[in-house]
Amino acid sequence: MNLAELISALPFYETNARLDQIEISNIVMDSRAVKPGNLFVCINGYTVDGHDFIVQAVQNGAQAIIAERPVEAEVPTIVVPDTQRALSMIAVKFYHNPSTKLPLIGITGTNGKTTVTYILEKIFNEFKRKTAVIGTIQMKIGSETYPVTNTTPDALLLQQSFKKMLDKGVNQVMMEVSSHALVQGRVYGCDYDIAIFTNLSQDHLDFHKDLDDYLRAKSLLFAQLGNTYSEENQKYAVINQDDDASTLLKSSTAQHVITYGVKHASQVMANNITLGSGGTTFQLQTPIGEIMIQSKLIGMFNVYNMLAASAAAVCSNVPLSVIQAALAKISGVDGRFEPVDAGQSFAVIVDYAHTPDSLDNVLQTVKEFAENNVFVIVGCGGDRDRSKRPIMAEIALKYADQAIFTSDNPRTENPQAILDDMTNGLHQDENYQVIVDRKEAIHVAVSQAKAGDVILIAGKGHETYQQVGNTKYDFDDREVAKEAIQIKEK
Ligand SMILES: CC(=O)N[C@H]1[C@@H](OP(=O)(O)OP(=O)(O)OC[C@H]2O[C@@H](n3ccc(=O)[nH]c3=O)[C@H](O)[C@@H]2O)O[C@H](CO)[C@@H](O)[C@@H]1O[C@H](C)C(=O)N[C@@H](C)C(=O)N[C@H](CCC(=O)O)C(=O)O
Ligand SMILES: Nc1ncnc2c1ncn2[C@@H]1O[C@H](COP(=O)(O)OP(=O)(O)OP(=O)(O)O)[C@@H](O)[C@H]1O
Ligand SMILES: N[C@H](CCC[C@H](N)C(=O)O)C(=O)O
Ligand SMILES: [Mg+2]
Repeated sequence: MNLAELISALPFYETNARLDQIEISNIVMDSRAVKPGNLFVCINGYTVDGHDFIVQAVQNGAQAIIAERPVEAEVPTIVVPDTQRALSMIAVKFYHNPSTKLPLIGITGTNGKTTVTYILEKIFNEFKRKTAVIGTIQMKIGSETYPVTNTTPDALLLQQSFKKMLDKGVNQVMMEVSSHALVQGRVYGCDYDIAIFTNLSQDHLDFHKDLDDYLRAKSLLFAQLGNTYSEENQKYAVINQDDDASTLLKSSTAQHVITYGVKHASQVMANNITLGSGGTTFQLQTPIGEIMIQSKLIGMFNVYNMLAASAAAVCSNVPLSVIQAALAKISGVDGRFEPVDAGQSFAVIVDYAHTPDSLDNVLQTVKEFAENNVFVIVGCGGDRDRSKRPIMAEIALKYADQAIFTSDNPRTENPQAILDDMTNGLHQDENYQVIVDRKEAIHVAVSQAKAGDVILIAGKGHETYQQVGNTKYDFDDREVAKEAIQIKEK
């Protein structure tokens, strides 16, 4: 694309060159990935400053540079007040504003985002749409999958992915929108048709100043939802009425609000709920009618996830019979309350609970169905919110008969120091052990379990690695648990 045309997306900038003579082959924000003819955008990040890599970008063939301050370079430079914002705007322009041509649902909230995207995928597949999903586990376009670094990609990758989805005939997209992405402007310029809020509880207090600051970040998704009214293209905010944050989020948008809930009167509700160890049933009440739901998804938290997805589906004109058929078919989401069955007489469940609220929810569910003792194996991530560590340990002890505290991606922290943060406030006589090595922790629990017990292995879910320092080692809770069961059963 011609650089002058591309830059017309930005009203005010300073430059030292004529831009209409320059053709840009691609936009890049990483100097190491620059190819001849690219436009390099300098982002001042949390670790390093992209402005320090201009020489490398030019050596690799950068044709022009966008920076936040006057810089020395052998190629034309363009100075803008905020490169992160400019990046989103030019990415939207470069890929021809693809999200305006795609029905797009964004999901934010502390817990349940991944689960809701997968429930929606099932519903829209049942509705014969070609779907794409962007989130924590992977990016999925139809049946093709792509690995991801972040739950919500940066603006460049995101706009490029939307374009690819359009080219592949996708006509429904569901994506997780993390609070980090909202603060960093990764989703600026995304034309969401529906924004869903799942819930708010403590997490990421390493990144956000406090819970109010975290909520303000979440509210940006609703504040950014469609700025004009259009009767052909209505926008909806789908909000959990049972969560205290609902008041602020509802007032953050000028668009239609659809509420869902169980406790407070809402437009989409679950009535006559029965929660079983093999599944869940409830009467789904919506503005377009009622229908009985039967699902293999387990736990009250999954009733909320199903309500969020059903409300969004109703806003997308999906008939209730289609929602019913799809919810009946979902067997579960990778690494979310996933049973490990190697023929043993006790249950092993792998789950991605890594926040106080999710651990509380999942343990409450396990406790309700356990015939015998409950074991929990849990740790807390390194280089992440330290204040959640003692709270998660307390929650583990509140429900479990036997807790084993262990490592979960210690990253650059000392694993023992993370475990000390978890256990320092606990009384000595409580039923817990500290086993730093996660594999050993799983083997110990499996070796001690008796018939009818349940072992919950929390925190890593679908992850297939353990990150120690900056290295990711192969590690899969499900594989390790299977191995331990096989040794025990020999
Ligand atoms: C704290 C944080 O959010 N960091 C994100 C941020 O990285 P950063 O600011 O550290 O980047 P940086 O390394 O300082 O680099 C700054 C700039 O210099 C460039 N650079 C860098 C090196 C070089 O040699 N040349 C060069 O040009 C980089 O490409 C970049 O443009 O921008 C990167 C690109 O968008 C993200 O991948 C990265 O996410 C990291 C990997 C991360 O762990 N983020 C987590 C906290 C996160 O975002 N999590 C949420 C989910 C949370 C949840 O809900 O559970 C998510 O959406 O993933
Ligand atoms: N609606 C919910 N409310 C509370 N806890 C939930 C809910 N849904 C799922 N959980 C719990 O949270 C864990 C993570 O769920 P999920 O991956 O769907 O959330 P997420 O919001 O995508 O998380 P992340 O921010 O890490 O991407 C699950 O394994 C389960 O224990
Ligand atoms: N998106 C979350 C995932 C946490 C998963 C848990 N296993 C951990 O490493 O803390 C994060 O990066 O904070
Ligand atoms: Mg997720």
